[in-house]
Amino acid sequence: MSNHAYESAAALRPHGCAPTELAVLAERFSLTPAPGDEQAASSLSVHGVSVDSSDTAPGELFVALPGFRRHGAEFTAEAVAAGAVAVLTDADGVATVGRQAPGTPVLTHPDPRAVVGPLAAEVYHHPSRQLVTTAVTGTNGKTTTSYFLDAILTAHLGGCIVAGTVELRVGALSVESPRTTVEAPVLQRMMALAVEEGVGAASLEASSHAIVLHRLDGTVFDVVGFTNLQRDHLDFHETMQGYLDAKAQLFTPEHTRHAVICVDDEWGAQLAHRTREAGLVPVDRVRAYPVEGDLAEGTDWWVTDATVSMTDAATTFVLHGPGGEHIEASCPLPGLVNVQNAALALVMARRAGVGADTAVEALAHAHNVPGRMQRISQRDGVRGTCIVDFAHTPDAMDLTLRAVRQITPGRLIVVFGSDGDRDQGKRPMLGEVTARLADLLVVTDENPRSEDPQLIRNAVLEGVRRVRPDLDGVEEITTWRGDAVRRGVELCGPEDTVIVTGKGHEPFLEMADEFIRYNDAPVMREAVEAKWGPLA
Ligand SMILES: CC(=O)N[C@H]1[C@@H](OP(=O)(O)OP(=O)(O)OC[C@H]2O[C@@H](n3ccc(=O)[nH]c3=O)[C@H](O)[C@@H]2O)O[C@H](CO)[C@@H](O)[C@@H]1O[C@H](C)C(=O)N[C@@H](C)C(=O)N[C@H](CCC(=O)O)C(=O)O
Ligand SMILES: Nc1ncnc2c1ncn2[C@@H]1O[C@H](COP(=O)(O)OP(=O)(O)OP(=O)(O)O)[C@@H](O)[C@H]1O
Repeated sequence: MSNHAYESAAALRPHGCAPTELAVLAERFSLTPAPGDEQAASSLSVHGVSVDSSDTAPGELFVALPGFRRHGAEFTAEAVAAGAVAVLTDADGVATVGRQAPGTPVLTHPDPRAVVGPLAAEVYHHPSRQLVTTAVTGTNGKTTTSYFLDAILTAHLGGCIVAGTVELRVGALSVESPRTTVEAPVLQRMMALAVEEGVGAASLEASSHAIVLHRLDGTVFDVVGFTNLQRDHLDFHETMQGYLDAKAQLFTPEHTRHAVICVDDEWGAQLAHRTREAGLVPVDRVRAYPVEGDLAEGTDWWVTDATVSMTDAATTFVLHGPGGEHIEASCPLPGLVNVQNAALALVMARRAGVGADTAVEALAHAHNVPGRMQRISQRDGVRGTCIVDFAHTPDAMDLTLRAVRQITPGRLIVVFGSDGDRDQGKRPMLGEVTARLADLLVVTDENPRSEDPQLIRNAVLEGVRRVRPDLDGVEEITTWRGDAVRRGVELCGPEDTVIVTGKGHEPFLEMADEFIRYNDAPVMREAVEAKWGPLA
């Protein structure tokens, strides 16, 4: 999928990137021409940068990075065939590059990953300096918050690029994203294209991997935001403290001019404290969740009066800020977690220079975060509420179902399954939590991958049985996920809500090592229209 996605991202290049002399790059980033390549290197210019052979265009510098599994140097022949005119690598890569592409000028640096971000920014002429830029990090809520910011910044400046888990989007062009935060050259190119097309802002998701692997180097954001920190990615960061330390690197002057940090959990409070102590980046602390006692203590912004509306599934709240700022806002997604996302987006927008009225109005209409509490149909007396969501861990399922219960006068119907080739322990846990919180369950496949789908469903049902030994109100669909989504809609009455969880925006179903094109939203939409007639 990675190469496929990079192929689609190929279109996200500026049309007229003025050339940069290699000699200038060599001087600025302390790159050393390989012996014999001094002359060639000093006379060449490049029009772009890439770190992946499948993502290289004519006239570009191919940066052959040492990877976790392979050395990028092994792909030099492919990169040169795609048009690379020079290669930057480390000492370990030089010999391989020489063998793969004799005659192609080579430059070296002891740690090419550490320079590729600033180097790409230089080659694409520092596009971030011409945009209003925001980045959101944290374990949960990055995608949702970044889409709220997209809506707000678009209202403020007429356009915004989006780079995150769901898509890479510049203007009308949107492609599937290979990961949460793309490699630095892809990001710099997208921003250069945005500048060319007059799109004035950028809303990004920043993963901790990206921060550690220097994918964001070369960009100083106007505002970065932190949602929360929960247990995740410990295979990469080893400890929660290591995970926070990785995120903390984004809250430094090298990466941002302003920090907005949710202090609802101990990790956010620690990050805010550290950033304030360092005194290098101004910090706004945001508290979205209710606390006992003095609401303003230890924070700069706080939320009161969060109320969920049954009719339009919106959540209203009041955000209080410095100097008596009082913002009455409405977030189009249910649940307190989305109040956190919305409050963070509002404060980030204020610090990015957006007026409160513009921000509030845009946020209220930011409905369609793909696959995140995405409403396909809305309760209207005839139709029930039909939702696509991404919750795929027991904790997320718990939060999601509690939020949806608040907007459901009738029965709550959940269509769900669990992943193959991933954490097996969570399967019965997902079954158990869903059996506890929902009325009707339709158990189906998610991404079975190389596993037998029946065994995965059995594990989910084992958890369901802990709560409902006789499987009362539980159906199992063994044919195809789309059939389960249709069955969920079939069961849904006007007072009910049906939610399909686990795959969100994902455009593929991974089965028996194949990527089969499949997305829950259009299937649910079709089922809704077949049952209740065309949607507007
Ligand atoms: C741990 C990690 O981040 N690994 C990334 C790393 O892979 P790697 O070091 O193993 O690369 P490799 O396969 O050894 O290849 C070495 C070099 O050869 C290049 N190459 C490789 C193959 C080829 O055909 N041509 C080519 O030029 C690669 O671009 C790379 O530069 O460099 C690759 C190239 O950029 C990334 O694709 C790869 O991300 C992998 C796919 C990945 O799964 N990353 C995850 C962990 C990740 O980054 N996740 C975060 C957070 C997700 C979250 O928050 O949930 C994200 O931002 O998505
Ligand atoms: N602020 C939040 N706190 C806790 N959970 C949240 C929050 N926002 C969203 N969630 C839950 O996490 C799921 C993923 O949300 P979202 O995609 O916005 O987060 P993310 O950080 O981008 O995660 P991912 O990288 O997995 O996409 C949602 O379906 C919801 O269940």
